[in-house]
Amino acid sequence: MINGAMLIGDTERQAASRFQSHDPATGAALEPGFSSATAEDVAEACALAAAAAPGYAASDPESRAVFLEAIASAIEAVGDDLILRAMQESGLPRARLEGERGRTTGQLRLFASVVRQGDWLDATIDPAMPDRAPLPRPDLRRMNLPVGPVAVFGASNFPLAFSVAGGDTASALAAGCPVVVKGHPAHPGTGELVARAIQSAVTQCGMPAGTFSYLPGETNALGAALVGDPRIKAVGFTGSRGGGLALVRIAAERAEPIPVYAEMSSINPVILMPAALAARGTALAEGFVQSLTMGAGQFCTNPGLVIAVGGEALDGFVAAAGEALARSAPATMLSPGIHASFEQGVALLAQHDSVETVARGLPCTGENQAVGALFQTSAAQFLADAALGHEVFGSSSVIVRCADLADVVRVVASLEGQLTATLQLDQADIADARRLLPVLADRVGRVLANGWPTGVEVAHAMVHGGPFPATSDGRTTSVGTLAIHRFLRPVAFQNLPPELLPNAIAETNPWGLARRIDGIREGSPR
Ligand SMILES: NC(=O)c1ccc[n+]([C@@H]2O[C@H](COP(=O)([O-])OP(=O)(O)OC[C@H]3O[C@@H](n4cnc5c(N)ncnc54)[C@H](O)[C@@H]3O)[C@@H](O)[C@H]2O)c1
Ligand SMILES: O=CCCC(=O)C(=O)O
Repeated sequence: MINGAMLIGDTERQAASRFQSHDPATGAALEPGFSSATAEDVAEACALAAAAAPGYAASDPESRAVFLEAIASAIEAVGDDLILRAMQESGLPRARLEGERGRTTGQLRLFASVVRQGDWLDATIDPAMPDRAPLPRPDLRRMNLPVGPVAVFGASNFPLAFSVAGGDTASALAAGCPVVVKGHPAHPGTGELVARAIQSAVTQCGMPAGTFSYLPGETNALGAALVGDPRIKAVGFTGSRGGGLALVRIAAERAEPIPVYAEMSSINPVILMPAALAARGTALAEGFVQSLTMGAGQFCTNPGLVIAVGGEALDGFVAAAGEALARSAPATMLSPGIHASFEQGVALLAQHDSVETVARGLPCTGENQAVGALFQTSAAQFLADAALGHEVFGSSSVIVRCADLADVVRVVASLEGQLTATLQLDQADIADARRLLPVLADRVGRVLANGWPTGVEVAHAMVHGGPFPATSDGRTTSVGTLAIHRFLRPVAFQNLPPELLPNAIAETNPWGLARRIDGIREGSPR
């Protein structure tokens, strides 16, 4: 059931001020109206989260894992209503949203397995050495503890996997942090259905009521009040560079500054190495256009830049990519605002003196539709104007023609931080790629070979992050199990009586963790 309520702890309430979501394919307003949460609602949700924090942090790994699994099951139990509402509010097709639901519930279950396994606690013990000379060593025991309540901003482009129960929420709850979600105003009905599923899992699993709250709303003031609330201890965000930076500023100016993990903008360079380009330029062009136009290009991993040495092989690639793009159907974008900013970005490139339009997709037939756009320019022109490297969110990409490999290296080195870089390479390209790899690794969070950057695997080794402006903190990731560490902090306990030691570092090791004792991991060969 969707009734437009805010869910604050175990209660639900309607606000006087309302907003509506719209079907981006038709522009029609969707019922019902939604509550616009106020500063008072933020304060109440944060107070409840702070009150819940000690109890939730103390939950044992098994109970917390069962809770994460209960959220996954509750989301599945919403059934097709969730998919239908998400389709209406986002314009995304059924198959994509069904896949995204699987990714969301799979992510929650993966974090449940991580919580049970216990490595995230990083339990480390340096036993006392009372007889050490010249000074004895104290008994030192370290473990990770949750940072406290986390604010999560749902993203517009993944209404399930990066929204109310997305990776930020899953990793914060896994770490033992209560979560207050500021829902994305483009999909409040989808958000409410998922929030209700989480709220029911909180009750079912006997977690403290303030473990989760959901605040719908469309004002920046709401987001600012949430990040500014002194009880919030960290923030997870996926969205625009402007929005992410605004939250970073608010967090830094608090009496107690807090970390903001914002994933913001990336153009995901693809480098076509000479041998690969010569051997399979047409196939590469087909794969590239598929990745570029998938989901109307509304992926932070969208390949918005292609870099290669000019010549016949690149000419062939450009022609084939242009033909494939010209056949691509227009696709509904997530919201009028996102569509308008795509149109603006494409117009800037199309009108740029140093940029040539290679192709546009088939013309649009309805509201808010993106028509794919492919451009080309030279390395010299690209290096002369930083605006050519700005993200155009949607299916728009620029091909940069280089004179030689040194030019390719110069272009790569000039780029802002990126989520990904892709190398299309064959065996004969290995020596050149070896030269390029350190430059790429310095700029990005993930280097891929012979694939496409869209479609991020949720896994232990994944990094979905990167230097600024890909994210506000390039030391971590928002996808994959490493994301849990954003919401943990290490605490050392020195010479504590055994009765006071937390289970993770107690002498008896009641949770059976593989701990590091005197530098050696238990169970590993000495
Ligand atoms: N990097 C990505 O993955 C990604 C994903 C989606 C959108 N985008 C970009 O963001 C643009 C707009 O899309 P969007 O609505 O999803 O993102 P957005 O950044 O405008 O909004 C995301 C969330 O942050 C809040 N917010 C934004 N600015 C704020 C501020 N100054 N103070 C407080 N809260 C604020 C919004 O209310 C919303 O809940 C797109 O055109 C695209 O360029 C990027
Ligand atoms: O839009 C940001 C996330 C992209 C992603 O997760 C994917 O490409 O699968």
